Amino acid sequence: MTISDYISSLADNPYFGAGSGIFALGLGAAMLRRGSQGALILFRRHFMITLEVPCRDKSYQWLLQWITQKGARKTQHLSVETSFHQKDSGHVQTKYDFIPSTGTHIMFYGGNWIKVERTRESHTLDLHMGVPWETVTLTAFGRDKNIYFRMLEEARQLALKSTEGKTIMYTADTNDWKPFGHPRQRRPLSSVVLDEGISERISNDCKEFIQNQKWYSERGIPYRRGYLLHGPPGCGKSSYVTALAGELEYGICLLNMSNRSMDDSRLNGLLNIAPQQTIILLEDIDAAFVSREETDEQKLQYRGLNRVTLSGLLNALDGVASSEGRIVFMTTNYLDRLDPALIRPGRVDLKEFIGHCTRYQLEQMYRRFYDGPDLLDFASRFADNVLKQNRPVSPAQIQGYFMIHKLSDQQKVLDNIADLWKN
Ligand SMILES: Nc1ncnc2c1ncn2[C@@H]1O[C@H](COP(=O)(O)OP(=O)(O)OP(=O)(O)O)[C@@H](O)[C@H]1O
Repeated sequence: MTISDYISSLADNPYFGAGSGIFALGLGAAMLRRGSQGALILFRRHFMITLEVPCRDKSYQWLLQWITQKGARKTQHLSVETSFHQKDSGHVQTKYDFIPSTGTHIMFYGGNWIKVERTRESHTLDLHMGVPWETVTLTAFGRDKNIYFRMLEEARQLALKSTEGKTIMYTADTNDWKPFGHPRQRRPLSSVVLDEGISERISNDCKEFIQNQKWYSERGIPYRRGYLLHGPPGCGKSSYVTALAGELEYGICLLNMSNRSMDDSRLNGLLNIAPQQTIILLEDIDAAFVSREETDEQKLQYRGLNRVTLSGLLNALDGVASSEGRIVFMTTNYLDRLDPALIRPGRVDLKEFIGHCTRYQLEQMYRRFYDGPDLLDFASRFADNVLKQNRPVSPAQIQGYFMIHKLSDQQKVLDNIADLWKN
């Protein structure tokens, strides 16, 4: 019996006969489905172009913002990203950014309809960021991949524009740097009033360093420069570095060294991957290690938590280099607590004391804050009155006092100077 005889005998069988029609229909449908799937795959392969952007890629956030602003603006499916921005005055502003939510969106760009699919894999984590793995897939008709180059470039430009004139602050997030809040409005360098000549000394040194890459490479010297600002709290160490970063058009990678979860390898990794064109700011550098002054109770409290060792910090600093030049600022309130090895040239090339207000600073701060015909005279009398008290005063205290008296008569500002030391 041949196979066809066998099949026709099966069809004659009353039990199989009824099912064979359905089977044939099912088979036909399956083949059609297969065929149409194949045709779709062929069509996609030859007439559509797809771009997949994973969340690890630098352009991911730019692209989402760009899609929201330019393309799928009218989409009904948005998700929100809330961020906080703290001003120097301490006022906290909340900002909501809407971006396309997970799902499918359609947008029109460059004469082409584009399908935007944002997917999130709830079971896969991006280990660097600790967030669910996400991908944006763009699908467009045609074979011209330039559409995606143009799109990514526009997204980059848009992102750059939103940070124009602003300083991006990065903080450490596990093993990576993450922008912290929204880019901050640049603070003019002149608004941080240091004693005469200090600001110019530091900023000129930095600028000279940035312009002298060739000098370093010709001599085989690692292209980096270290600065140490030391002095009492509230005298402008952090504010100065932030303002300087703005002046140089650099970002800031901020690490507070009193953070107990930092250890040698994490510190080393972070310093090595700091984004280009940023100043690395290591705050409270003395607090990095187990301090001699720590009470037994504190030592017990921190036991088991990772700590940075002096040799770990020295290694991390020595390893820091970048073709674009690496600038490291360290701050401390206690210079005497630092090991001489940490502040030797090569690790710290310029050391400046940022102290309590001098006459120069008192007058300058007064003149920046108030106005009027007798300003110079008032500024000088204000400085006299403060210095007469023979008590150290920080610029932060002066700033606070001026804020209280921002609308006061200037004579009143001079008469109430004792208030500077209240609280
Ligand atoms: N020299 C200064 N000129 C103008 N404002 C200043 C100056 N110093 C401090 N301030 C103001 O005082 C506040 C605190 O300053 P900042 O945090 O920069 O001080 P700091 O020296 O870094 O203190 P700490 O050692 O506690 O970190 C800021 O709001 C800043 O604007």
